[in-house]
Amino acid sequence: MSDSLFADASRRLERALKYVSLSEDTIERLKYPKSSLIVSIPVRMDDGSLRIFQGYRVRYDNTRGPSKGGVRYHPGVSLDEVQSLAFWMTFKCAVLNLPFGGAKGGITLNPKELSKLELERLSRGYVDAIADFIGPDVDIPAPDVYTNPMIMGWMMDQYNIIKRQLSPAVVTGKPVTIGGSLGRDTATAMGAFFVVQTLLPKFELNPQDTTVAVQGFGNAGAEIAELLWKAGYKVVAVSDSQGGIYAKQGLDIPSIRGFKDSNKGIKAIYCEGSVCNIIEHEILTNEQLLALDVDVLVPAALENQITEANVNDVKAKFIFEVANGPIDSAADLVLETRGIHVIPDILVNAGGVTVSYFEWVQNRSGLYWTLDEVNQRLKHKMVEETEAIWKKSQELSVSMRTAAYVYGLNRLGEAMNAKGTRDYYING
Ligand SMILES: NC(=O)c1ccc[n+]([C@@H]2O[C@H](COP(=O)([O-])OP(=O)(O)OC[C@H]3O[C@@H](n4cnc5c(N)ncnc54)[C@H](OP(=O)(O)O)[C@@H]3O)[C@@H](O)[C@H]2O)c1
Ligand SMILES: N[C@@H](CCC(=O)O)C(=O)O
Repeated sequence: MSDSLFADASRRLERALKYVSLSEDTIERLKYPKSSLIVSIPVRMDDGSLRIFQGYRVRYDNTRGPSKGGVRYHPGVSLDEVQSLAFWMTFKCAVLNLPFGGAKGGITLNPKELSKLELERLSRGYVDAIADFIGPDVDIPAPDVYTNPMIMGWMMDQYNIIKRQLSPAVVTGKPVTIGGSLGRDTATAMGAFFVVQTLLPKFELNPQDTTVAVQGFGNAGAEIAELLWKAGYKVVAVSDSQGGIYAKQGLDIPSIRGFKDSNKGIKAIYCEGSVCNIIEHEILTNEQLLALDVDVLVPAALENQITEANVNDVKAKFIFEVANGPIDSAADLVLETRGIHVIPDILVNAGGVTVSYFEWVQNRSGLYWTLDEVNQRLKHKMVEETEAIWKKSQELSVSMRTAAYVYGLNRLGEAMNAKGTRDYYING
């Protein structure tokens, strides 16, 4: 892929535009992020030295409500990546009909190299730098790759210290004990599971006859692997950043999670651990996992995993995008031509932000829901929007991705129209 991630992400919009009737003004506004902030974060390291980290927060659009989106800590974080992720958040929130716009944040670093105290100083420093850019009615951060509830707790606390007030709703994905929602930790995977369970029966696929490979074994990947395993799907391969394992007869996901939690990589566990030989298995690279002959492929790690370079190796019949942007736009067209069903990120992984919305609602009302209430509401939303997008894709004879963008575009267009022309910007 020669151009930027954002240019590539925008192509999905262009493909959907011919199926909607939006004004030129609306289309023009949707092509650009509302505002982007680049910050330098000085952090005192444990050895006494000072390191400066680069951080970002992009608010893509706030027409439908305060902007919403996670914060990523990863060496690959750049303005281009954060902007693309904020763009996807805008459409994701519109597709799920949440009263939010889209945003994203990130810091360029490998968090595995920092101590817990260094990470805390970094997270608090990031909030110091973006405090005037966020707020419960303005822009609300949450977890993403290599961030977690502990980091969200620090971020909320730092914001409250700066503003001298208690505002739990400024950040979602917090620990439950300080205002987090029950079910937020499993929400991304649970939402994806409801999408799988709604769509696969339409193709007469039963769990016991369906093989699955999952790339990425973190918050989203490990949980969706376990939910599918529990429902009887044959999860034959899983991987993390170091590589993966494959077993034709299916893997025991809970025991792999147990080993992974003891801080070893999936590959290391299976070739070095004491249970190395309980099942026959093969060690895989991530490239090999993506090319496995399985029914369902679940990319749940990073973007641009399937591109023009490897798209012809893909043999899965269905791809459920739990990660944001795992397929580039050129590969998307090839998959469509080959009849491979791609179920898009802006629908599949929307369970996370949906329960973030529930958390924000609970924080603001002061009334907290049971786990069962959270999951029932999540199921209702995911099934409703999946059915609607499925119907739209059938009506228009387009991919699920284009149908999802059509849905999101219509909701964004309606909201922009309802707010008026905003010509005063032009007239001064
Ligand atoms: N968390 C959410 O609420 C949420 C919601 C919606 C969408 N998402 C999206 O879901 C994806 C995963 O996020 P997450 O929250 O699950 O992150 P996470 O908990 O930090 O887990 C990331 C996983 O991906 C693995 N990984 C990293 N680089 C990889 C590579 N090059 N190849 C294969 N695996 C790799 C990591 O491996 P190691 O364990 O070895 O580090 C880890 O297992 C991201 O695209 C994120 O934007 C997340
Ligand atoms: N980072 C997640 C969750 C965002 C949120 O909960 O605000 C996503 O990509 O959807």
